[in-house]
Amino acid sequence: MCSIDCCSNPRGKAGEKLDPSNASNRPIIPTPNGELYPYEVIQEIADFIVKGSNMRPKIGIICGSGLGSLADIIQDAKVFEYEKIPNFPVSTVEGHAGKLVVGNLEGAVVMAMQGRFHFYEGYPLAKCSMPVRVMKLCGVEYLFATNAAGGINPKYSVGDIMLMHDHVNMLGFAGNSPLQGPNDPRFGPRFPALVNSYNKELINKALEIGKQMGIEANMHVGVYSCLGGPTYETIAELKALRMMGVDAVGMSTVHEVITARHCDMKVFAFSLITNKCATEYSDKKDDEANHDEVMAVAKNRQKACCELVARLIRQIQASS
Ligand SMILES: O=P(O)(O)O[C@H]1O[C@H](CO)[C@@H](O)[C@H]1O
Ligand SMILES: Nc1nc2[nH]cnc2c(=O)[nH]1
Repeated sequence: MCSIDCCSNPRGKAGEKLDPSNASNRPIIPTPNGELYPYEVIQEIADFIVKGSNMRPKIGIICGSGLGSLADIIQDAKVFEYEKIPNFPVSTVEGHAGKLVVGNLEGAVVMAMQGRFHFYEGYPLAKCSMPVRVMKLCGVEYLFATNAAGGINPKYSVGDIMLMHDHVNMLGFAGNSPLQGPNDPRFGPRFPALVNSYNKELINKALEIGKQMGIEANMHVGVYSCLGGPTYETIAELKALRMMGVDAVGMSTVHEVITARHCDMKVFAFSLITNKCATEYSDKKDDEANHDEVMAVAKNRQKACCELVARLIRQIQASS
């Protein structure tokens, strides 16, 4: 906990006067479960990226576990390492490189996070999804969020792609939200609605693209749920999720989507099914999920995921 000294003078040594008009000298506001980044701090990060890249992105991409290659197809890229971006968290998970890549993809300026932040890393949800607000203030209109997930729907196979059309927010059920704490209306309303969060037009375009790519049999539209992790689920939990209508489960994305919808971004999200979740008891070792398998499947399917994203961006560009 901070002392009175530190609160009255958050970044400097005791007694030292800091210029409060400089946003980086302002304190990060502590909330019951997290840290809230003031608008001015987010603006400062966005300015750093826009000025540093000399580009104003329209599409933001969050690369899921092992899906960092989505950012490798970006041309004329300006790469920012997370630790060099002021007030940015750092990635701690394997398969999340910790780089922000800004550049051109299919005629659009995009910014891609090669590495996202998860609740289980110890980051509060507001911090996990803070980069989405940075994207917004950089000028981003569309969020493309991708993830690696376990397939609960028995019809799903490893390597399939599930386009998200809804979610069940388990962390929200437990009283946690990236929007917890004072609301800044410059981002969005106090009580945002979440029906229609996943843009139907983009889902339909992606399904059409899936047909053109010949992968329609491996593409689904379904419901994702985020748990806190880092443990994978028990059989009883997976049974419960299935009863709730969940098709795929992971440890991310939902709080990013909530933050994006709060500030009125259009959202497209998909899960790469990296493992099948067992919903019956057995002694089989292969029923146990593991991160190496998740990464290996993501690596195998990265080409299809990149193509889907690239083609969808091309269509957005063509119709704008
Ligand atoms: O959601 P992404 O970041 O793709 O990663 C998923 O894969 C990891 C577990 O293997 C967890 O971090 C889970 O959330
Ligand atoms: N929670 C969860 N996250 C995952 N990420 C990849 N596979 C899984 C899974 O089975 N469960």
